[in-house]
Amino acid sequence: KLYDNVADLPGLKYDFVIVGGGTAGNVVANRLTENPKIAVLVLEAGLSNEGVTSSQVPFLLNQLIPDSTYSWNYTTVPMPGLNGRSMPYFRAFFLGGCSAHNGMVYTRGAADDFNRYATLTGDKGWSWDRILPYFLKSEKWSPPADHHDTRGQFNPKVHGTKGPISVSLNGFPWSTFEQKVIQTTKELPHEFPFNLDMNSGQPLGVSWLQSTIGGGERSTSATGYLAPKFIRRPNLHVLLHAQVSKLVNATHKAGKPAFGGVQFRYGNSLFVAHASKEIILSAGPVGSPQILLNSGIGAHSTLSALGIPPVLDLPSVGKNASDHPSLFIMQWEVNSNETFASITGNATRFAQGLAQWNTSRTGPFVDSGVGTHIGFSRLPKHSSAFAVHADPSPGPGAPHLEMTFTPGGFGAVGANLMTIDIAVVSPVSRGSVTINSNDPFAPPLIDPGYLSSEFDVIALREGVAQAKQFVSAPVWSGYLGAMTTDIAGLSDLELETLIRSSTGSSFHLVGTAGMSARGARYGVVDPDLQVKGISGLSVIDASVVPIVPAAHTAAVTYAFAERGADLLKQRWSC
Ligand SMILES: Cc1cc2nc3c(=O)[nH]c(=O)nc-3n(C[C@H](O)[C@H](O)[C@H](O)COP(=O)(O)OP(=O)(O)OC[C@H]3O[C@@H](n4cnc5c(N)ncnc54)[C@H](O)[C@@H]3O)c2cc1C
Repeated sequence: KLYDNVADLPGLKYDFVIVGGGTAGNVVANRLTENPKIAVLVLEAGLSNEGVTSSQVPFLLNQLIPDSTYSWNYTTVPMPGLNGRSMPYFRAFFLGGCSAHNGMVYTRGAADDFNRYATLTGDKGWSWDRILPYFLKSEKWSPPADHHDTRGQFNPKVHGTKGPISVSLNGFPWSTFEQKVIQTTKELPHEFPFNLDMNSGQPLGVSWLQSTIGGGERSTSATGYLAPKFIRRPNLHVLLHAQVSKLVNATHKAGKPAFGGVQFRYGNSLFVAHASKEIILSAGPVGSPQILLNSGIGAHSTLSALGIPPVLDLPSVGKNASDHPSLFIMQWEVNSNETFASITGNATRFAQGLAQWNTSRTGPFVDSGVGTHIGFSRLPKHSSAFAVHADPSPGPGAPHLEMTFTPGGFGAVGANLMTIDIAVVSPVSRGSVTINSNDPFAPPLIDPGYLSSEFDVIALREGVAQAKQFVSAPVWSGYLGAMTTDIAGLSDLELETLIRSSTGSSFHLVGTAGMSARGARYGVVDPDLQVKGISGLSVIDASVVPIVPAAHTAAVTYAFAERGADLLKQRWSC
């Protein structure tokens, strides 16, 4: 049941308390409550997702993300790698978490990413072959909204059909642009081969975009894992507007520190919820390390300096943050009015598109507007990046770069543009999430650390070269006009300056409560996702992923949460 008011909760004692009703938290809540004997409470700080039109309608993404109502409204610290710039750092503040306000891109990463996690943790359960069933379990492959013939656009063998999260190909055609992207894979097959499905574990090449959309609507952990038939379960309680501050009532269990309760604020009052079996932090890669630190789990020096009584010295908490830097300067005017501007720059067509979505869940509003295809590529073997740092990718089947191809752009409303967004998906830079106050409700310090390694700058420069090469295919001639940022003739140094002044975020933060092998001298959770050295406490969300995969991170978070839920069920025989 969904509760808006703490006074309506029947009690505060449960088997499991889950902190955060986001992407991962709702998966764990759903799976645990399959057993009617298990009582679960989810504490979500944010609002309800019900009736949030800009979350439901995929094409309204650009209105949703900056909407401060549904965001924690964080800002990063100034980052030296970005010439001292800080930037808004979006995290969702409503049920469903970031799955309810992200770009809906559905990518899983490379088999090599997961095989590296298995090696790092000494647990084969995180390897590609063993994690793939969890991707399939969470997924419901769905027809696109326009029911077009999808043969040759994806591989049905690598998709699940019975899970709670709908995934589909775009449901509105941008045919001229789409044909040009596909034609490029024929004209430059060596550099940009066509890949039938980037979600097979072998993502290299150019594939059709897949998104967490079904029947023209965004699919989220709230609409999927908390769908009416699940949220109706009498053993599942979800409380909104409940911001957790810290874990309290420190005790000892089985020779280890443990916590008797979870403190949260509802309105102006503090409450404590109790878990007889386990507390699970699913507050995301910003929220989970913050709660650990507030609770006295982290580097002793940080905690002591703030006057927080240390419970366990675990220096890796909040460290090792990795995220994909993203560059949007590769944008051209185009000789076509078949672009997103035909809708976003025309109030009548915009209103018509929205009306069409409302009446039939068809038309241009059924897609996210992120793009039509995604390409993954490697740096050339002799790239100067490898002189700066050894190859950070997990293996030869994993990319260094991602390009997203979009028949639209940013900037002048109404201008017909195309964009190739470039992201480094094997970044070397690392950042952190920490606190500088003993007020548990004070915002944390977020430092994604973008471009702190020269490797990532060189990789972006290489990405610019690859994007130029992509549009050098004959099919683009006569279509492309001037670039909106003139990069012709820039020296490497000038391009580096431009990159540092214009790189943005992909919001794919992971690693801030990273898993490592049992007994390792670093890391925050063991391979079974229990916090090292603490009894009765797990973290299950994007923060446990130890190194950012070559993927937008929602699908990976779902798969990790599915396995995390199985690990809990095994541990508690429930
Ligand atoms: C703007 C943006 C665009 C993105 N685009 C994509 C994309 O296109 N494709 C993709 O795959 N990935 C994308 N991502 C990344 C992806 O969505 C996230 O990696 C993933 O959803 C993280 O899941 P999570 O469960 O770790 O955290 P979240 O989904 O953020 O869940 C955490 C939940 O905990 C709650 N919470 C936090 N602190 C507390 C507290 N103290 N007390 C109570 N509740 C708390 C939050 O409100 C939230 O609901 C994007 C992310 C963002 C922000």
